Amino acid sequence: MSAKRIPVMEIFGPTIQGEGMVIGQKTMFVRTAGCDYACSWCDSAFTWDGSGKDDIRMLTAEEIAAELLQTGGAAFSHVTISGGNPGLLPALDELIQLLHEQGMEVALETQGSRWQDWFLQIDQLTLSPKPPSSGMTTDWEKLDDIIHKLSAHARSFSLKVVVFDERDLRYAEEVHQRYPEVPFFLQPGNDDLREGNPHILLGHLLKRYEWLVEAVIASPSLKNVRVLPQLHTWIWGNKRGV
Ligand SMILES: C[S@@+](CC[C@H](N)C(=O)[O-])C[C@H]1O[C@@H](n2cnc3c(N)ncnc32)[C@H](O)[C@@H]1O
Ligand SMILES: Nc1nc2[nH]cc(C(=O)O)c2c(=O)[nH]1
Ligand code: SF4
Ligand SMILES: [Mg+2]
Repeated sequence: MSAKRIPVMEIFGPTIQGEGMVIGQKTMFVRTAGCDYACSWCDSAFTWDGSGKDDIRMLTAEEIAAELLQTGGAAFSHVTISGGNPGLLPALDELIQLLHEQGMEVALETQGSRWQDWFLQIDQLTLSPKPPSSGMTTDWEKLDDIIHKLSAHARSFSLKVVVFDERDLRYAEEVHQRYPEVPFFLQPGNDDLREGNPHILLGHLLKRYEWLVEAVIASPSLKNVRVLPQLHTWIWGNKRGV
């Protein structure tokens, strides 16, 4: 293998995947730096807003795999790549191949703004297009193209839309109606990223989850969908690296 380098923000775990199609799965995380979006409510803004720039390391696939083993020991068989937007990084192909050679499953989180050929190697790919409250605009042609390619190759992937308000809910309906065959997840937005006490945050997040469940129940167009919380925030609150 060559020595392509990947901007890594943090490597942590084992923990559980707290969101989406593999919720509850024991996994390690690799969080890459850099994003082509700047969501108003991003819970990982340190990956792109400059506040975490001193923590960014340019690592090879071999170095990342070694650190995963050093951090997680022999106690895992699943790795989730998130960010930032890991979909910006062509060099991830080597990491995905190496992890597969080591017998790992590899999941990935992206907003679906860019295609990479290595998307076809990911075992569980989550596409999370952004609703109006984020301040971002969806490039529907890009998303169409990504979903078309993944479907044509019969890949295991899903859509996950974060919902903060009624307008976001209408957006989620639009996404689901556009791609009715794609497994669809809704997740309430965490609008209190500064609360340091997990118990206080939990009461608030529970209310946000109840609100979203009621809203989905009432929506005639959201039928074959799943509503999930961010489970890790129920345990660890806004703590980083869990
Ligand atoms: C930090 S992002 C990184 C991956 C990729 N950039 C993306 O947005 O899909 C991982 C997931 O966290 C979600 N997320 C970010 N901030 C959030 C918040 N305040 N509340 C709920 N979910 C949030 C994103 O929508 C995305 O599904
Ligand atoms: N436990 C845990 N689950 C997660 N699911 C998605 C995460 C992310 O930030 O991408 C995340 C995270 O940071 N931690
Ligand atoms: S796309 Fe993801 S990482 Fe980028 S700003 Fe939005 S939530 Fe944060
Ligand atoms: Mg997160």
